[in-house]
Amino acid sequence: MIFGCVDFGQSAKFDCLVKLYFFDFANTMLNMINGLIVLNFRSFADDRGRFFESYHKERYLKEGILCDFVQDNVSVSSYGVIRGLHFQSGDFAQAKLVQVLKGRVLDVAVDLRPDSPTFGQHYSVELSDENHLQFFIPRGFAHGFSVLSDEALFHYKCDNYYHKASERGIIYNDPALNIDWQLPQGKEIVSDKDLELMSFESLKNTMNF
Ligand SMILES: Cc1cn([C@H]2C[C@H](O)[C@@H](COP(=O)(O)OP(=O)(O)O[C@H]3O[C@@H](C)C(=O)[C@@H](O)[C@H]3O)O2)c(=O)[nH]c1=O
Repeated sequence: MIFGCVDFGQSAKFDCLVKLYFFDFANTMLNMINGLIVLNFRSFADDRGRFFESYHKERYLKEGILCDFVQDNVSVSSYGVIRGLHFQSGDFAQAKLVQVLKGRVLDVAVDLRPDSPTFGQHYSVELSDENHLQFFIPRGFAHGFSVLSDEALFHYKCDNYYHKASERGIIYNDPALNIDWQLPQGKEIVSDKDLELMSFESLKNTMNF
């Protein structure tokens, strides 16, 4: 349930009209970055299990998520896995609507919009099959998550197709970003590809967003 809109903003560069919401979860109200939306929606439980609508175009458009989603992805990961921090550059930039279908993750978005007052800052939110939160990340952000449960089934919608040549990223443990992935040291499982991602400082110098 969405409690109320407190701010509107429009990013010409990334052409997503965005809103900032108050929720009944205290942590989602802190340090929120303009453009990010955490959606808390209704789940119906009965003897058989649970039901929820995971996407409803008309309603999401009304809430300011003006994206035409063209690709859905699913990843399965075990405890300790960190995927990220990823984004696609230029014309292949992607907005993402992410959620956890099974398990628990810490989801992180880093603001890479050069003109943003929160450029270089990140926002983290726990997404799980218990809280049913969805997280909308507009174009212009790097995205990643860490897996806090034994296994996580992660689902996301993208408003632009995967384009290998446009893949970019920042190393997950970048000292300037200083992200707390909420994993004990040494438990992180990171792909070889992600271990080679550049630092935030190098990315800023390339300006290759
Ligand atoms: C992302 C993606 C990957 N692939 C392929 C490429 C590769 O062989 C295999 C695994 O790809 P990756 O290692 O890049 O998967 P992964 O590390 O899960 O990448 C994802 O991470 C999260 C954090 C994001 O935000 C996503 O946008 C995406 O970058 O799947 C596709 O075919 N389509 C896609 O859209």
